[in-house]
Amino acid sequence: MSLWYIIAAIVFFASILIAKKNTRKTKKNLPPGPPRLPIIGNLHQLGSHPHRSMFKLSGKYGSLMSLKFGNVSAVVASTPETVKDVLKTFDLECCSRPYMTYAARISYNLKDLAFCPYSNYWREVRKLTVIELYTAKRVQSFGDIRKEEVACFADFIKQSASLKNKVNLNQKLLKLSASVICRVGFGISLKGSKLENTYEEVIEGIMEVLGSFTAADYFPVIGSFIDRITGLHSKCEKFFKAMDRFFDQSIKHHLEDETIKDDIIDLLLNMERGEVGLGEFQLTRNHTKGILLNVLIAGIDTSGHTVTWVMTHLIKNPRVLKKAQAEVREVIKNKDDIKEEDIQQLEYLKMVIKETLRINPLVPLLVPREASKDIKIAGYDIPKKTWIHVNIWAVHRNPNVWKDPDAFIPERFMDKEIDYKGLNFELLPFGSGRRMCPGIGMGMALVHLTLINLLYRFDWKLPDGMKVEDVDLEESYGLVCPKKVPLQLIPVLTQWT
Ligand code: HEM
Repeated sequence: MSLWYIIAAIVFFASILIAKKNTRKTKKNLPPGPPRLPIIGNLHQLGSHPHRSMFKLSGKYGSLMSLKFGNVSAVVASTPETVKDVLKTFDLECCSRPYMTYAARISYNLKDLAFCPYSNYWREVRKLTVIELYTAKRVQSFGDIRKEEVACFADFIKQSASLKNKVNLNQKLLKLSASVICRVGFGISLKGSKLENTYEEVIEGIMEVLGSFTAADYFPVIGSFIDRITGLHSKCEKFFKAMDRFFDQSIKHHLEDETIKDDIIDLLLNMERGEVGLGEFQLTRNHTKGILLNVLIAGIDTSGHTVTWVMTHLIKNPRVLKKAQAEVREVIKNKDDIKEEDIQQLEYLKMVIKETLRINPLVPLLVPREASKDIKIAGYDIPKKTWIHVNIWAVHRNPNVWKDPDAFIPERFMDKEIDYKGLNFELLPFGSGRRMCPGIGMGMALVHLTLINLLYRFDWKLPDGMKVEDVDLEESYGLVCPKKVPLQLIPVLTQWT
């Protein structure tokens, strides 16, 4: 009997020791973070503009901060140093994407580039689209389309100027981006397409769904029920179906017209037929549509909004507007043919664009990432599967990095080598590393050409009764943050119109 007592005692103490050891093993040194509420964690602290709320919280809890959203553990990087750790030092370990319910639905179950986790498939699609769509040579080859569409847009502005009508720049610039992307990416004209009258609602709607609070991501089982009650689920289905009809239309157009060669859809259809390979993958129609999704939404919802933000800052800062216009008019002189290459000589306009991308980065938290293994950043443990948010908005407003960070001062870039191409961790409107925006060349080509035309050909004034102080800088929030209240300006004819 006494032997049984001894064995029981040994088992008892051994299990205490093992339990202690395991606790030591699992006790992680997580980054500090604000206290959490039961079940929802820190969700109540996100507010309507999560990048701003996270910026405030990081002031208290540090440049690498832990948050909990329902079931999801997240960290937020908010300074150039911690952001560099995530996007450069640990880029490989941090470049996957978490599973996001509605991003998965919209991307035909993650068959796209932007929401697909880091994998062989992602690498193949990135390689393919970079070569076929995003190289400098390709971007240049679309130059005529951009020129035609910008000329058409400038004609509309001219008519409005003759009639002294105000122009809703948010709306018109979005239409310009949509017209260019339809032709460049889909080989069809926006006019007459399935999205002709709905592109604004569909694109903005998809971005809203992607940037919304998604209960399904944070609360397993009950979350999808909550999304059905809030209407998020049906909103997503509605916009997904509209977008899907547009993809069907442009694919049908390609299948019917055999003269269309050498564009991205033609290539993807060849891959579906097995005539060309994509590594080990056999493409299906859903792969084709998933890959096209990013071209549609990332292409349309970015360049136009960037130009709107530039024009907003210019109209609020008459001194800067005057200086930028003087430079553009001096460089272009009386050339009727405005070329994209002219931007090379427009040093001040380049600074104005950088300053706008600093103050209003369109994607303030980038696209969420996920740690693919346990890592240690800045001495803290980041366990596998943690969501990683990169708050570039916080970096761009950091007073230790930028003097007077809330003020619009393009001259701050004078004699500085800082650019937005992913090498300077204090300015990252396109991200950096493996997941950096591949459409930067295509997007900025349109931004430059549009701005040169707007500033060279027209003067701009506010509608009667409106003062410079009345122009607000409020952002709407989704995955991208465009100006919330549309910018309405009156174009004025000039000798250069
Ligand atoms: C001014 C214009 C644009 C801005 C500010 C912008 C910004 C961004 C940002 C911040 C990201 C996320 C990077 C990350 O998660 O680290 C991104 C990703 C992406 N962008 Fe852009 N973008 C612009 C234009 C475009 C255009 C015109 C296209 C295509 C036609 C495009 C296609 C993409 C794609 C496919 C991704 C996902 C890349 C990946 O996850 O591998 N973007 N963009």
